[in-house]
Amino acid sequence: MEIENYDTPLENENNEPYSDPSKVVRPKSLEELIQELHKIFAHEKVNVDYVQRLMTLYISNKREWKKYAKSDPHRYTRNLVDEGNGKFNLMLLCWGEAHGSSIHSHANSHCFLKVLDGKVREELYDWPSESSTTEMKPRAINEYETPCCTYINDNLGLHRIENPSHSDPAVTLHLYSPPFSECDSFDQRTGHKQKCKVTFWSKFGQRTPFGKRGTCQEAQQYAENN
Ligand SMILES: N[C@@H](CS(=O)O)C(=O)O
Ligand SMILES: [Fe+2]
Repeated sequence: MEIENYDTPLENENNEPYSDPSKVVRPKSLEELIQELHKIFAHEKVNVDYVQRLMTLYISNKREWKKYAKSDPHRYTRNLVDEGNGKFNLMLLCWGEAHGSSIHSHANSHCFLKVLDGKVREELYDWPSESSTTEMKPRAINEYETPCCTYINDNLGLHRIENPSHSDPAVTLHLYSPPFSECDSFDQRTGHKQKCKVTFWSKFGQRTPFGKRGTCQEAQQYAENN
């Protein structure tokens, strides 16, 4: 699948139903948003601006997403909402007060982040050189709140996200295409990177099996039953 920016002309612009962001229709519900995303990502070419606009237009409704919003007091959680026919992963991230991610890349995927509740702060970074031993300093800092949807990929740089509030949680909706299970995580003081596996705290509203009892077999059965 090829993903391109809006300023790259599409080969078949006249026949392409998902090419003009000004034509996006507001999805009436999370379910409708997901249906639209399925249609868009079934195409060979996907327009980043179109997806970003569609996600921006969705009006966050807690009643629709609260079953996915499984949080943890100690760190942010990743909760799988939809597997996008293998083309994308859609997930809800719950950020407790002052929770944040480390500086990370996105495994050559496209990453859309929409705020559903609260606010998040994003620090953007350039990739450090392979031999770096110096502290990484953000090149920009942004704050987002609903209905905003932002976008990043590895060509645009690295980022970390945090919930800047010490009193309110935050919830974000992330779409990654293609889906990934591993990314690079960076040590801010040195710029050194290491591979980091990313896992789900819950899938489709059910807490993911983990710990001693979370054997592969159980995980497999869980996947088959859900
Ligand atoms: N990309 C991060 C969340 S964020 O900090 O953008 C993740 O998937 O866990
Ligand atoms: Fe990220």
